[in-house]
Amino acid sequence: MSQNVVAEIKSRIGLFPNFPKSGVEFKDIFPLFQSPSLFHKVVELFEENIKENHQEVKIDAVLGLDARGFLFGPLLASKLNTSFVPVRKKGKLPGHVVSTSYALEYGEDSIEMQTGSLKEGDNVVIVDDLLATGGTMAAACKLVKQLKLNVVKCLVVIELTGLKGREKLDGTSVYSVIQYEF
Ligand SMILES: O=P(O)(O)OC[C@H]1O[C@H](OP(=O)(O)OP(=O)(O)O)[C@H](O)[C@@H]1O
Ligand SMILES: Nc1ncnc2[nH]cnc12
Repeated sequence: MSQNVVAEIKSRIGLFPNFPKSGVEFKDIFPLFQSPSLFHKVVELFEENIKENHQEVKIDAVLGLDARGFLFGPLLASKLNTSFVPVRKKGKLPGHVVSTSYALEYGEDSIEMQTGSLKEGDNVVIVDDLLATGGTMAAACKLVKQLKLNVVKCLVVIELTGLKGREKLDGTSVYSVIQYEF
């Protein structure tokens, strides 16, 4: 897909200085959903990247991260004809779950995933809207490793390259559609 499409997607991202706190520029993906064709193009770019780089691998599930990863994950799973599994913030999923904690700027949080739908050795991709410090994605990778699953790719719409989130992911392959420094 052309660079023009990527530029068009970028033009739809809202930029809000000093939200939710001073010094942060919030990247708002929701305007993308006002253009159904651009939203579909984002998911098609994810699909294309997987097909081009991991042709030989059967993807057993798309994992989506709470909350904005849920917007892209189910459509990607449908395009790949595979299942969607949510990774949620703690206390939201019933039944047997695995969990892992991760550091926030102040304190820590946990994410959880239901067990049962996936088995050891299954191949998964993890989807979220944005990679910043990489703390959330690294926690998801940790969770996946606890279940002895194989992370084929981390997919995000936006990467804040200056925060070096990739470095937290132990070499796991990352694809981002658009990039900002911060
Ligand atoms: O790379 P990191 O520094 O971990 O930041 C990225 C995470 O932060 C945002 O989620 P947030 O925790 O704000 O939750 P939300 O999607 O529920 O708004 C974003 O959607 C990513 O999941
Ligand atoms: N700058 C940012 N904009 C939107 N979501 C984020 N999550 C972490 N950093 C963010």
